[in-house]
Amino acid sequence: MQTEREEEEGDVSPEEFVGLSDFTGSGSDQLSFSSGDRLLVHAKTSCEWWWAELHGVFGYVPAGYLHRGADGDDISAEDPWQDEEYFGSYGTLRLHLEMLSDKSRTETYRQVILNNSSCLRGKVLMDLGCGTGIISLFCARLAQPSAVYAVEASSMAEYTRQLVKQNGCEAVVTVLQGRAEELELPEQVDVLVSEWMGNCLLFEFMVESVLLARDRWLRKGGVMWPSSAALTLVPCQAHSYYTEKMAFWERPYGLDFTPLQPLAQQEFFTKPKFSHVIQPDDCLATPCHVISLDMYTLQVEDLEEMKGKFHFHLEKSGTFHGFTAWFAVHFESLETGGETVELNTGPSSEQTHWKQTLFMLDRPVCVHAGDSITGTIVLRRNPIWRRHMTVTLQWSVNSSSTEETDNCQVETKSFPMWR
Ligand SMILES: NC(=[NH2+])NCCC[C@H]1O[C@@H](n2cnc3c(N)ncnc32)[C@H](O)[C@@H]1O
Repeated sequence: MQTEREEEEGDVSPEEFVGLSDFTGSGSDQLSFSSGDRLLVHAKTSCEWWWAELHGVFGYVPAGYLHRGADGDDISAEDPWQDEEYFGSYGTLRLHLEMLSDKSRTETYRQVILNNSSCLRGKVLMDLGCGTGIISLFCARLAQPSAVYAVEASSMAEYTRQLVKQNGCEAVVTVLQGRAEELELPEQVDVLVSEWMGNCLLFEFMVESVLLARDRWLRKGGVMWPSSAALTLVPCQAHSYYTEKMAFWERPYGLDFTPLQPLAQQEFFTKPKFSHVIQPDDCLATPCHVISLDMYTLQVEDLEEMKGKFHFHLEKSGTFHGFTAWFAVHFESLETGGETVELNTGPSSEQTHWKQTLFMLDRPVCVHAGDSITGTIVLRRNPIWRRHMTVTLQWSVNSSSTEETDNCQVETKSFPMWR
C-alpha cells in the first residue's frame, strides 16, 4: 500500500518512534505495526493520527501507540529508562545500605584497589555510579591516584560530597552529579571502575552507561573494572519453593484447592524469582557459563540480544524444577601478570545481596543421573522499557534410559524481567 499525501502543515523531519503495542490498521490509509517496531514519523497531522513509515510503507498511525525515539521530544509517554523512579530509588539510603552491607561485593572492590595500590599512583579514575562514593574513598585512602571523578546521577551525590570531605579525600575525589553519558569530565581516565551489575547480571542495563562512558572517557589502553563478566546457569531442584507456591494447594486444611494451581503457576512461575538462594546440592549438574562479556569489546548494540548454549550432564537423579542463574565479574590487574580478582555471586561463594535468580518450569520433570539437558538461553532487551529484558530458555531432556521414546521433546519458556 503506497498512499500518497501532499506536504502539509505539521510536517516534520522524520523522527523515530517505537510501537508501544501492536496496531492493526483499518481502512487503506492506516499503517499496521507490531510492538517494538521502529517507525519514522514524517508528519504529526493531528494529535491523534500521525503520518508514518515502516519498511518503506506509509500510512496513518495512532500517536498514542508510539513511544518517543532515542532523542525524540517527549510525547507524554513514560520515559523508557524510567529514570525518575530509578534514580529516585538511589536517592534514598535503602539500596545503598543493602549494597554497603554486602561484604562480599564491597570487600572485593576494596581488595582490587589494595592489590593495585602502587600501580594506581598518579592515575586518573572514573567511578561510574559511585552512590555513596565507597569505591572512590577506597581509591583515595588505599592508593595515591592523581584524581578520582565520582559520578552519580541521583540526589545522593550531594551527600557523597559531604562524605568525601568528612573523610579528608576532597583533594583527590571530585563528585560530579549527573548521568555519566551526559557529563563532561575534565580529562580522559586511566581506569573506569563501576559496580553496575544488576540481577541476572544485566537487569537495569546500567552496563549501557558504562559502555558509553568507556567509549568517551577511557583513554587508549585504559583499564575497565570489572574487565569481564559471565552469566552462569544450572538446571536445579527447588523443592521448597515448589512446595510453598504450588504443592500447597493440594491439601490445605484437608481441602482440595488444586483448581487454583493454574493460577499459582501464572502468578508465581511466570517471572523469574530474584534473590533466590540455591543450595549447592540443588544443582543437578555442573554449572556452566552461558554468556561471557568482554568489557573492552562489548558494544551497546550487542545488548539487544545475547545468546548462550548449554549442555548439562546430570550427575544425579532428582526433580528438574527449573534453572538458576548467577554471575561473576573479574578485575584484571593493572600490573602485567598480576592476579585477577573475581566477584562470584554463585552458591559456592560467599552470599551477596544479589543471591541468585530462579526460573521455574511450568511443571517439574523427574530426571536421572546420566540424563542430559541441552538448550539455549536468550536475553532479549525490551525495545521500549530499556532497563528490562526477557529471558527465553529452550531445552530438551535426553533421558539415558532407553525406554523413553520421545525423550527429545523441546520445551521453551520466556520470563519477562519485568515488562
Ligand atoms: N549495581 C547496581 N545495579 N546498582 C549499583 C550502582 C547504582 C548506582 O549508580 C548510579 N547510576 C546508575 N546509572 C548511572 C548513570 N548512567 N550515571 C550516573 N550514575 C548512575 C545510581 O544512581 C546508583 O547510585
